[in-house]
Amino acid sequence: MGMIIQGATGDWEVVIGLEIHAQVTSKSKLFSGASAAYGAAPNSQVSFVDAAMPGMLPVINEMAVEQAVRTGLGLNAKINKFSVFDRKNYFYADLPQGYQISQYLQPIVGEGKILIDLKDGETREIGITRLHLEQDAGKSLHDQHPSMSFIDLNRSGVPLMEIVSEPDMRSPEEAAAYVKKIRSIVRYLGTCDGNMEEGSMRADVNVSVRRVGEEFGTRCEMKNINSVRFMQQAIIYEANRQVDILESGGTVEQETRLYDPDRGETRSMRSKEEAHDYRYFPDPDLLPLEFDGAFIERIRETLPELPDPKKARFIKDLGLSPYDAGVLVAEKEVADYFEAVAEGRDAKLAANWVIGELFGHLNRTGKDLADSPVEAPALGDLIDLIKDGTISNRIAKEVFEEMFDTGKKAADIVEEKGLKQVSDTGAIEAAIDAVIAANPDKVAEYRGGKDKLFGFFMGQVMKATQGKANPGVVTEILKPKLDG
Ligand SMILES: Nc1ncnc2c1ncn2[C@@H]1O[C@H](COP(=O)(O)OP(=O)(O)OP(=O)(O)O)[C@@H](O)[C@H]1O
Ligand SMILES: [Mg+2]
Ligand SMILES: [Mg+2]
Repeated sequence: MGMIIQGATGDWEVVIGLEIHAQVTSKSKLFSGASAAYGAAPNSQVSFVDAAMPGMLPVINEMAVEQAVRTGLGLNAKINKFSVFDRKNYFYADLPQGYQISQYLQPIVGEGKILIDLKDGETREIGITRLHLEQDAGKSLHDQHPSMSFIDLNRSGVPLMEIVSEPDMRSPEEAAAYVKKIRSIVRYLGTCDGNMEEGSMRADVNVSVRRVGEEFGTRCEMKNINSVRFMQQAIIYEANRQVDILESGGTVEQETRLYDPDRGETRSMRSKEEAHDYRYFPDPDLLPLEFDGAFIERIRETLPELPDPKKARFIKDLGLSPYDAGVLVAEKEVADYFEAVAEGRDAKLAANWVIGELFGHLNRTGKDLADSPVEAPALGDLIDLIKDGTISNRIAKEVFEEMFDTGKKAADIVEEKGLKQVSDTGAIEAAIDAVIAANPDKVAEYRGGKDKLFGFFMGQVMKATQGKANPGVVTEILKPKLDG
């Protein structure tokens, strides 16, 4: 569903296109051997190339090229067998070369498409315009000293993939679903860690508004947003700002704006008039990239099963609902965990336990799946105990709680606490007789037609047996006794 803003003069539709900068998983930089690791002391990972010393020449990192091709394949995109590195020229203190090496007219990856996951398991296709490789700039630090700015060049030259979408999204939710899907895909591929807090994935968000069905309006771009929540807030603020301008007869100027999460508003950074003329031209220090089909096929063969085909398989082969399947495939680790639990078992039951109990406990304790005290085989064992009638579903929840807190095995907990389900008809019949004898009034009411009281008797029997009676057996014996 698109986001519609109602103005005094009619409805406005929101149009969004995203440029995502994803840091390539790589030990070294795009054109030098310096480390690309996050978090090192300022300027400790800077080669002469990254510092743009005169005469230093860039050498392409082949691994980063392969990662870009791999990502392109994961985005169902066309891989360009011939692509060119260009210089994007601008001046800034954290850009020692005076230009960024990027790709412009001939990027490494062309058009593609991905599916985004919306509410209730619905999906929608979003077009990918291109993916190109480029180097990151350094970082300016303005908050370290009252009158000086510092430069950290550790990021200078770090390999980035810029993934540009078509202006296909129509609401903040769709934009959020798109970012999550891109993150999911690059994580499956292992080409970017998708960590937005550490800045290894950032989004430039382009927003415009239009009358439904009319031409696109003028876009404004908000740069470097590093959280999905902030991005959604920025889109809502910016779309409303544009509607206000248009409703009062003004025109939206194409410009770059900055989103300030503290104030919840966007501010102008530079307008189109002041926009950079980057004077792109092919970098004479670098040869064009040229691949043959075999190179691309070799990479294609190593791709893992990606979230969408996996989701389709979970729905078709395992009988999961689209919603459950979507939740389980979003992270590869979760999908792997679920498959280990479901292997040879009732897949729907396994899905319920992973999504319900396991996720619930992980959320409540702020843990990741990787630190889960209950591993997949242990959860599988618990499910087996339910299936073979050793414990009821209700008792299983108690057992799971204990497994999660102590890391003990399900069978040991059941043994220690004497939680085995009682299916012994003699013991159950004795409990039922006691309950009937203790409640003559209720029995009379039930026999007088108050069917709903059956639940009351069930509850009493379960209580008398500490929840251990097999509910099926209880029903079987209780029913004829009550009916008299
Ligand atoms: N009318 C529009 N409304 C919303 N988004 C739009 C509109 N027109 C284009 N876009 C989006 O704007 C983005 C343009 O990105 P692109 O990288 O092609 O150019 P750029 O922003 O001019 O360049 P730079 O990389 O220097 O920021 C795309 O994601 C595209 O979908
Ligand atoms: Mg761009
Ligand atoms: Mg842009």
